[in-house]
Amino acid sequence: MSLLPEVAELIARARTDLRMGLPVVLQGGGHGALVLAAETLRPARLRDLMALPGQPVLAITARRAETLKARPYDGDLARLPVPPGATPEWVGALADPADDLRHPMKGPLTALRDGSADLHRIALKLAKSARILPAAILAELGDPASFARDHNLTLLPAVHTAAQLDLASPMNAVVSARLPLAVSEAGRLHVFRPADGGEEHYAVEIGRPARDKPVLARLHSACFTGDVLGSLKCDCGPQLHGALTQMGSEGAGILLYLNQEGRGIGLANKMRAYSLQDQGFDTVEANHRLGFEDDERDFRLGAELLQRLGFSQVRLLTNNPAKIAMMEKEGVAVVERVPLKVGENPFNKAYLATKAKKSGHLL
Ligand SMILES: Nc1nc2c(ncn2[C@@H]2O[C@H](COP(=O)(O)OP(=O)(O)OP(=O)(O)O)[C@@H](O)[C@H]2O)c(=O)[nH]1
Ligand SMILES: [Zn+2]
Repeated sequence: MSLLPEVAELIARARTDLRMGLPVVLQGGGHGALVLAAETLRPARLRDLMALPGQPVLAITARRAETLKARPYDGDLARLPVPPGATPEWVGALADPADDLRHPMKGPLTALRDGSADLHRIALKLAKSARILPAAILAELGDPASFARDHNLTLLPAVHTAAQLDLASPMNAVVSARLPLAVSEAGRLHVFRPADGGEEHYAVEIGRPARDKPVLARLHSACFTGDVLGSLKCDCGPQLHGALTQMGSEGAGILLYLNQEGRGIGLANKMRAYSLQDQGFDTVEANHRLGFEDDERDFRLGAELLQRLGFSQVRLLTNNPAKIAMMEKEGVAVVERVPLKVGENPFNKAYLATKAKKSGHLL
């Protein structure tokens, strides 16, 4: 029946629910769980969740568990029992590292060893894709389908949801129009909308690059602070304008503007990371303390957009070897790496050095 939502559509709904503090229900084989995001937890909802039979569990990523000195027995995550009488502040302090230095002693925290972590893993992936803190409370449900129906909540089939979350979403070309730019009057902007309801991405085409030859290309990840505000904490603004300028002077190029703000963690989380950087942590450590990997971006997206636009060979403007590797893996030949060393200043010197040292960026 085509009028029923598909799994990708249910996930899009669930992202919105979690961002707003509404629970969602996961249905596994013979069991299920009510899921509430830690970041958007409201006192009344925590109280009602605590009144359900069984002890709820706070799921955090292994990265966050490391900071909290909790054992991630499940490998990539840890499940912490929520003690009776736990408050939203208790949950917040475990999910959000903002006050870690002021209140370092949150434990001892004993993680669960027994039982399955499958639903918890899905809950954390959902939270990441909703661009909120990767931490969620789960309460077991005997009959998840009835619970979801009775409470008018989004019901997600666990196995299909897990599989869907790992897929790169198909992209729909929405529109393209002429856009004269300072770097070239022959500019054109293409808008792509992912079928999974995620953020739109853009391609800026300069001139009419031949589709059967290597094109000068840049995969630029959105950086509101650098691109728009001229932040000195990173090199994004100068890289964006440097790439466009080079394309303008060569007369041809393609710049993908990917809405993967903050290396895929979203602007709010990036600002949390900045606040940790002010406490002395570097860009990688800050991501880890928040519970994220160094880089949460999916570069399959860039390859897919290039192919959709008809390109299969690029001269890639980048210093990031991971971008090159992903292009090659996804079938876009990188015939040349074109270095993009611009915009170093006293405020971003340490940031760029950390990327070179810890993330393998080329100097
Ligand atoms: N999480 C996090 N993201 C950051 C930080 N500083 C900048 N970013 C984000 O990092 C991304 C920069 O991406 P790119 O310009 O593609 O840089 P890159 O991966 O270093 O690769 P190249 O520039 O191609 O060498 C943007 O999404 C920024 O918002 C930070 O301290 N923490
Ligand atoms: Zn930036």
